[in-house]
Amino acid sequence: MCQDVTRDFLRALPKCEHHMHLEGALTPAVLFKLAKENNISLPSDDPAFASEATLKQRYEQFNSLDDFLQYYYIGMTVLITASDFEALAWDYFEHAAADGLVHAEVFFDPQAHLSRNVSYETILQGFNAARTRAQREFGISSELICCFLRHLPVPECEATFKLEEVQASYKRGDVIAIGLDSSENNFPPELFKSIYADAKSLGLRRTAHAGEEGPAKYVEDALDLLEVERIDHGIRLAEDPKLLERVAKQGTLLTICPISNVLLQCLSGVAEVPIRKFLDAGVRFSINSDDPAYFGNNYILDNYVAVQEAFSLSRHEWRTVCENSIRGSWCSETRKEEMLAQLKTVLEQR
Ligand code: HPA
Ligand SMILES: [Zn+2]
Repeated sequence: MCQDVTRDFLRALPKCEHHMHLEGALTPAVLFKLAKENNISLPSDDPAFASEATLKQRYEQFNSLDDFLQYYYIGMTVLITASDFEALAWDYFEHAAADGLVHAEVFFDPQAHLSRNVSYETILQGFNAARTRAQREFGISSELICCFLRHLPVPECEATFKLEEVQASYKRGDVIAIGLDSSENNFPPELFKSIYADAKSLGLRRTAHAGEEGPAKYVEDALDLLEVERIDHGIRLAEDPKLLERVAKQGTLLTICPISNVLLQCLSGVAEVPIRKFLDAGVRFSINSDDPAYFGNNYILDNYVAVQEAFSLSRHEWRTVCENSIRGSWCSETRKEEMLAQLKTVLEQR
C-alpha cells in the first residue's frame, strides 16, 4: 500500500456499510453450532457439510452467484429462535466495530425464514436486540432493509410485502427500506414494479441488486421501473457509457462489493472492479462486504484494503468515497453531520 494510506488509516475512516446481508454473516462455526442446538439436519449427500473445514473449502470454490446461493439458503435453515438471529447480527457488529464501522444499513430475507415457519416477529426481535446493543456498546447506528427474493413467484413476494406484521414494521420504522436480491439473470426488475410502487407510496426507501451478474439494462430498469434510489452492485453499469453518465449526474449511490464480485467469479480480480472508471466519471459508490462469512471472512475493512491494493487511491479519493457513503446513507441529517465531522477529524489527525 502507498505510504500515507495504510490499513490503520483505512480502519480509522468512519465507514458506512449499505450492502451486507445479515444471513451472510453466518460463519461455518455458528452454522454447525446452531444446527446441533436446534436439531437441524444438514444435507448428508453433500460432502461439503462433513465438517467446518470442508465447508470452508467449498466456500472458496464458488463458481457463480447461484452456486453461492444454494449454500446461503441451506445455511440459514439453522436459524430458529430470536436469540439465533441476535447472535448472528451481533457477530457482524463485533467484526464491523473492529473495522471502524459507524453506520450500517443491512439486508435480511424474511421469505427464507417465513417459509420455515419462523415468524417475522422472531426475526425482528433478534435483529433489533443486536442493533440496540451495537448502538449502546459501539455507537454504531443501523437500519434494516427488507429484501424480496427474486427467484420466488412474484405473487408470493407481493403477499409477503403486504403481510400485516411486515406492514407494521414499516409503520414503526423498524424497517425503513426494501431491496431485491437472490438469482439475478432471468428475474428482471420489471417483475417487481407493483411492490416498488407500493413501497414508494408508503414513503419507504428503495434499492435493488442490479448489474451484478445481470446486464446494465437491469440497472436502467431498476432506476426507471422500480424508481430505486440506490443500486446494489451495479458493476456492469461500466459497460454502458450513457447510463454511467446518467447515474453520475443524478447522484445514485452504487453499493459495491469488490471481494464478493471476485469470489463469485463476476470479475477476475479486484483490479477489474470499475473503481477508477466510477471515480473519474463522478459516479458515487460505497464499498461493502455483502456476505462476509461466505466470502473468506472478509469484512468491510478487508474490502477497503483490497481496493487500496488494487487502485492506490489518494487520501483525497478516500475522503470522496467516505463522504459519498455518508451522504448516500438513509439516516438523519444530524447523524450525517456527526459522521462528516468524524471524517474531518480523522483526516486532520493523520
Ligand atoms: O450478492 C448477492 N446477490 C444476490 N443475492 C444475494 N443474497 C445474498 N448475497 C447476494
Ligand atoms: Zn448482495
